[in-house]
Amino acid sequence: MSETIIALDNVSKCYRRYHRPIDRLKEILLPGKKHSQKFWALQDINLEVYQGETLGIIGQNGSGKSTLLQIIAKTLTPTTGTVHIQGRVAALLELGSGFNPDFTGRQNVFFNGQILGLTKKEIEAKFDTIAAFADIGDFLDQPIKTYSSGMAVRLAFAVAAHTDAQILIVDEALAVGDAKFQARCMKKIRQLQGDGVTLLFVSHDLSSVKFLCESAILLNQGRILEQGTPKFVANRYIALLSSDHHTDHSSDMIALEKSHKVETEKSNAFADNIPNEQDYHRHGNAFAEIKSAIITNLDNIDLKGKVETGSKFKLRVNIQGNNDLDDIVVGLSLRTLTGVILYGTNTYLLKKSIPSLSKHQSTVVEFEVPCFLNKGLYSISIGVHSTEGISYDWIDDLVLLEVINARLCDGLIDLNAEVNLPEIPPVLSLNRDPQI
Ligand SMILES: Nc1ncnc2c1ncn2[C@@H]1O[C@H](COP(=O)(O)OP(=O)(O)OP(=O)(O)O)[C@@H](O)[C@H]1O
Repeated sequence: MSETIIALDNVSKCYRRYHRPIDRLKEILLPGKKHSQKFWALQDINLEVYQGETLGIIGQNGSGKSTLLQIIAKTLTPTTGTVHIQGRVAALLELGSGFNPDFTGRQNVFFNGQILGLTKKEIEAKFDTIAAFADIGDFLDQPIKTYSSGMAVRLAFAVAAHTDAQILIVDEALAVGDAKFQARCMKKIRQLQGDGVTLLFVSHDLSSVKFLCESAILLNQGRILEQGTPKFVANRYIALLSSDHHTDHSSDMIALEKSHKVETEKSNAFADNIPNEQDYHRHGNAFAEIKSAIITNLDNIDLKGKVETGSKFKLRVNIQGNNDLDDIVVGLSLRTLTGVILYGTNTYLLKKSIPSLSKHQSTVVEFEVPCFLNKGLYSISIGVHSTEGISYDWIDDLVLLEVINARLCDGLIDLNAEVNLPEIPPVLSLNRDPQI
């Protein structure tokens, strides 16, 4: 078993709440008389996190998640209890909270990196990687106060993810970034997990928690209500939300809706052709090359990645030969943004052979796909390889698919179930006539 890297022993946090701002002033000017009420944001938290573990933290608005993370990040002291942290913590708490709004992004990378424990030299060595990850172009030399929240979070995540910290805290931040950036963050998080980084991940997106985390806790009114596998804890959270009729969960719902809206608005800008190489994992010997891939309707009209549930779409892939090839197979892998493969196929499996391709010759392969997906964002990776499986070209997450579903249902797919209320035949009186 790995060693404990975070240990909280009976941690509680009490805030003082004032009805009116004047009460705070009165308390300062006239010490002795209290004009506030105590409010326990966290109570009796006992928690151990192991090195390399990814812990999901779930809970309604106001349940104490941020307070807990701030205590672990040591930006807040608990009222009672003890906290032991081994190693350096890089925390991505409130949006760009570590940034100085008057400094440029570039200056803030140094400023923030140093707060997170790196030397100037170390930041210099990592600067290009951080800038490439954030991918905010010329804004890097503009003051942070001119940034959109999405830009600030890109830069903040880029710095936090490249500080070689042993513990990384990510609090809801990814919901603000666009879908392409979220996918890149997910990949980076997976890489950090592979490197043994301990991760605390707060999200309202339960599928991300289930996908990324090995364990989870459910906070409710400042206490740990449940602890266990992400699936178990997520189910408890759903049960809590639906059982707690008297509580107003509108803000939780608004947060979910908002994050979805941000994703979908930004996704329209997603390029339909080959994006920046640095963003995507691409491999192959380049004997053939994927030149473009777009989503169209059956009349070949570009849908800009937007497809409705229940419709059919075409994925049109343009390939160019860089050698003379007579054994080309083109395939696709449709995934959730967290990387779960939902469907994969190729021209070989679909029993369609692609005519030989000579050097500099192009061809188009169309996959016609009925869309059974539920509303959400998905990615399609595309590959070209030989019948023996030698990769000519493969691009991860080349196409972003935004599915719109007018019907409301749960889950990743919409099976379009129907419901019937059959008439129950009247109960027949039992005929006990022995002749029958
Ligand atoms: N400085 C403060 N003074 C008084 N109360 C506070 C303060 N900070 C937080 N609280 C209260 O403590 C409780 C827990 O807040 P916290 O921000 O930790 O919740 P959260 O689970 O992160 O919520 P959200 O999902 O909305 O971010 C809330 O009721 C909040 O109003």
